[in-house]
Amino acid sequence: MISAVIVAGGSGQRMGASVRKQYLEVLGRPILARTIEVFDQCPEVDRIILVVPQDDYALCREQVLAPLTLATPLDLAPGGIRLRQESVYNGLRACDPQTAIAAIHDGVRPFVTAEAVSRCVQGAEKNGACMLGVPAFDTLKLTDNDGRIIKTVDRANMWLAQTPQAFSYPLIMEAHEKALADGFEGTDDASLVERLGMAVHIIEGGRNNIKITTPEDLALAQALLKADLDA
Ligand SMILES: Nc1ccn([C@@H]2O[C@H](COP(=O)(O)OP(=O)(O)OP(=O)(O)O)[C@@H](O)[C@H]2O)c(=O)n1
Ligand SMILES: C[C@](O)(CO)[C@H](O)COP(=O)(O)O
Repeated sequence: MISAVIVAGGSGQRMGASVRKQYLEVLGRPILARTIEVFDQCPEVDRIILVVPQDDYALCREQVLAPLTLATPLDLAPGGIRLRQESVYNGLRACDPQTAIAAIHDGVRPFVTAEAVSRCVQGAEKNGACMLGVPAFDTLKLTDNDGRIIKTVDRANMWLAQTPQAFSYPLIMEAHEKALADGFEGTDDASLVERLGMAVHIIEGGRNNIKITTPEDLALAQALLKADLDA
């Protein structure tokens, strides 16, 4: 069984909107609905676990899920109070124990393609851990806390991490449980698996697989979708 854990339990502070950014519309449809549809179209995905703040369950059912006709069973799980990591762990614990692979994805990355999700899941089936990303395409600078450049980082083999990040289910459960026990807070799930000494493979997710974080990203998202519709 392959489960997709779509995390949408955040507060969207950097977006600064009156509603949580995952519910904001891009060309008339909620960002989160667009993301869910991609995973629903992915033949490898058997079940979707959608992680949202528990207070949002009714809103999510009404505004996001009701207009969708999904072929994939979907369950809700409660979002983390503070950390994305907590939301992911809640989503993982809601997965069927028979889950073989868990693909963890940001609910605010609606432009991932079903094809890229499939490649990521197949990578995890082959290697135990696989994620999407894009090779660094600008020069990278390491600075001190005052913004003074310490050095230019060789960008060969440097990637910008994206999602989904897909893992053997027992492996990602072990990684989250160890991180919780150690008090380790990672900004993505692969970092929790890396600290177990496990190799994680990263493959091309495409530059359009953006995380909608700030108002600028919302404008970019509308332009990307319009360009796609006009193509
Ligand atoms: N406690 C949290 C924090 C984040 N997320 C989810 O993780 C994804 C990536 O997080 P981010 O873009 O940082 O979203 P927010 O935390 O909502 O944004 P901000 O940091 O600006 O508040 C988003 O789909 C977000 O909803 C989550 O499920 N639970
Ligand atoms: C998981 C992630 O999207 C990979 O780039 C990123 O780390 C999420 O960071 P955020 O600060 O929670 O948006």
